[in-house]
Amino acid sequence: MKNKQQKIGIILTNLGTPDTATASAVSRYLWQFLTDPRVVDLPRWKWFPLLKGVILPRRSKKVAQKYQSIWTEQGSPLLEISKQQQTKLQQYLIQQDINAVVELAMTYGNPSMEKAVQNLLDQQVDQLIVLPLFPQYSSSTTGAVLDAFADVLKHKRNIPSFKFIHSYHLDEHYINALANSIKERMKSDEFLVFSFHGIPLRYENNGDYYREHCKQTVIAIVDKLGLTENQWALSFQSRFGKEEWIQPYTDVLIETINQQQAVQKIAVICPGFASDCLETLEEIEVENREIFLNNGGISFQYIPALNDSKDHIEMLGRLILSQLES
Ligand SMILES: C=CC1=C(C)c2cc3[nH]c(cc4nc(cc5[nH]c(cc1n2)c(C)c5CCC(=O)O)C(CCC(=O)O)=C4C)c(C)c3C=C
Ligand SMILES: [Fe+2]
Ligand SMILES: [Fe+2]
Repeated sequence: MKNKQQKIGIILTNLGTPDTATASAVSRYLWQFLTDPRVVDLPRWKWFPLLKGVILPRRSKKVAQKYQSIWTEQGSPLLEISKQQQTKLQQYLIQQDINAVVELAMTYGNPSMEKAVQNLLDQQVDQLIVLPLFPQYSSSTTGAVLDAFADVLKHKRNIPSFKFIHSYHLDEHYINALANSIKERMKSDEFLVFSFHGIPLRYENNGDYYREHCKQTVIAIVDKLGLTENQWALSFQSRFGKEEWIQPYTDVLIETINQQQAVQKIAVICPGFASDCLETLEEIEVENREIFLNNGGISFQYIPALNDSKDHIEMLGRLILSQLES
């Protein structure tokens, strides 16, 4: 391996999560998250007072209750799973004889990007590789990771050489890992829903090609599994605010699919989430399950995120190795 002697610093980056499942911690987290113009691009003078005065006081309490329902002894599932991914990716790279240190960073909240970069610079790495755990590019996620990384480097005299992994929506090992997970779990009489986090339609109209990446991921999986058109659907979840988001909406699809297509058994997978989190464990597994069962559905299965599975860690490891070869 060409870079074997070099010391590589890897920044595994996820979105972020509150420190505790309380209204005040959720409010702190949402403030940082929702004041990022990559996430909400409304004029600051209009958005900030609305967010602070109206949205956060109401939403933080409601969302804290949702977090409480998924919280574990170790804390937020997203953080706990991300830490396991970090540890296992580190072990994988050691096994491959790569001199690498893996740090975990969140775009919002803790552990911070600043700390991750500083830890790696303190260890005198020769090169940084930033790996956002967002397979499909979106300006609201991947773009925000690049901003957070650049914000830290802005204050450094010595900027190391770095690589930024833009997306991996068609990576063959990613597609295989998802296809294998579906094959293991999906029953022959189930209809498969691929649900991705949504974005405002306006962002797509302004050039965010996220939906295209989601479609390409789904087509690659469906081809691999040999599913026919009437066996699956693609939809978008987690709307926020009043404006239109990209459609079809997952909750609407799940509410009407039995009536429209006589589908009574579904499996739902969320390929855009590298780790299970509030959006999968609560919104899909609890809320959407209830919607389906209240609308004539008979059975509902959620297929978990790839999380810290062997397939996923190997896939992430190979993605890093491919960066070292190029
Ligand atoms: C305008 C608001 C939002 C955009 C755009 C958005 C895009 C987006 N988000 C994810 C991944 C995750 N989002 C999560 C939670 C979450 N997302 C929003 C808003 C937007 N997301 C909010 C307000 C929240 C917090 C919960 C709530 O208040 O409803 C999470 C889960 C975090 C956790 O702690 O578990 C993830 C992951 C993607 C992939 C994406 C665009 C492609
Ligand atoms: Fe989100
Ligand atoms: Fe949600």
